[in-house]
Amino acid sequence: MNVDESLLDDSNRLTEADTLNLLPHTASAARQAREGWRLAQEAGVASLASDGRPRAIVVVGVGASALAADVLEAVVGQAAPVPVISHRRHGLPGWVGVADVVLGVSASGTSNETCSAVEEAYRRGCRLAVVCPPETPLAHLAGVSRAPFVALPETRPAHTGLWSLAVPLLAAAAALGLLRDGGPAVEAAAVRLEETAIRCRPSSESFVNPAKTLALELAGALPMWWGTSRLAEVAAARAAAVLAAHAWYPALAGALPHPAYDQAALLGGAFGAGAGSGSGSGAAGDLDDFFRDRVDDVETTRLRLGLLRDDTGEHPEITHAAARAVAVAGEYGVGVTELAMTGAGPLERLASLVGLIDFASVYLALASGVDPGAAPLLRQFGATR
Ligand SMILES: O=P(O)(O)OC[C@H]1O[C@@H](O)[C@@H](O)[C@@H](O)[C@@H]1O
Repeated sequence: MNVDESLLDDSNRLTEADTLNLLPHTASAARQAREGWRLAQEAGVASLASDGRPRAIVVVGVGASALAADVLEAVVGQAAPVPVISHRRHGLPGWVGVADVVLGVSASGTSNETCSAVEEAYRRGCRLAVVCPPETPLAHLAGVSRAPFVALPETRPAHTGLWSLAVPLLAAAAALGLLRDGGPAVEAAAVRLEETAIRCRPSSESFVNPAKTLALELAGALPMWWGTSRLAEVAAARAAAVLAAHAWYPALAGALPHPAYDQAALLGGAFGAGAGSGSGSGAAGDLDDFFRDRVDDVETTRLRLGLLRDDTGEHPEITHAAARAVAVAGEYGVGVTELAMTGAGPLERLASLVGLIDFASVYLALASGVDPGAAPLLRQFGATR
């Protein structure tokens, strides 16, 4: 894999290569979070609570917008008195009805699945709120149903708008009593995102810039992200999504204990211990392999374990499993990148990882010569959108 390391330390070339302005959009995360909270209050999400606590909250959204639903579900946590369910298809499950709150979220306001689900929620008489740009099909549905409507003021490449999508959902959950101290939590996350944007800014050189360092660490490897809590699992899914969307780079996402216990088998396979040996067995003490002429070696791709740690949310068994995973990866010749969440509340802690990973995905794209704006789109294969 060709990586132009020198580009990372040349702000002008970085800006030139960044045709979608992914770096400035990524740096706007803190502003998105603060603005998302304010816009949600102004849109009247508080009115969702007028009929008391709902039976369930169903968040409808697809792709990058579905990750906003995951953020809500993970931040509210499993202690929440009401289930938070993400729905990513046309229509709604049969059980959703008048006792439930449906939150529709879309960066474009045009996704057919989301429009279909919101229309169905209106038809069934669910309490409804919508987050999307104005003057779009989904905004029209919000108007027809008189739902609180958070109008996104800016359009951005889908994955760089996470905080503008997720924070209004958190505001709705706070209004419904599912999130205490929502405002301060969002502000703490915004401060964390701001700090990350400063540390990871394009003019900060690779050796002191954690996002550039991370991009270089991943380059050429096949990342396997494992989270150690539900929050960290969401960060792992985010990592795989932005590496694909921004850098056209494959990665596996998982969590300890599951599906990591299955994915661990990969350490012994062709991209683990077997990488470069041609055997895939990873058997130690193979003399032929030992005396092989390494000049003829072709570049091989090897897994890299990306362990995303959440020390406050980890079950002790998972903490133990994480330590074992590092040791086992080492035994199989697989490198490890360990990133730990920092901060107090869950939202701030999630932001501490996502902010860094988002920047790293853009630096990896630019250093490897990828122009994310030229990505092949599924609609070229006949998808309707
Ligand atoms: O957030 P909306 O606009 O509904 O789109 C949701 C998703 O749609 C998919 O087809 C892709 O384009 C994704 O990049 C996008 O995140």
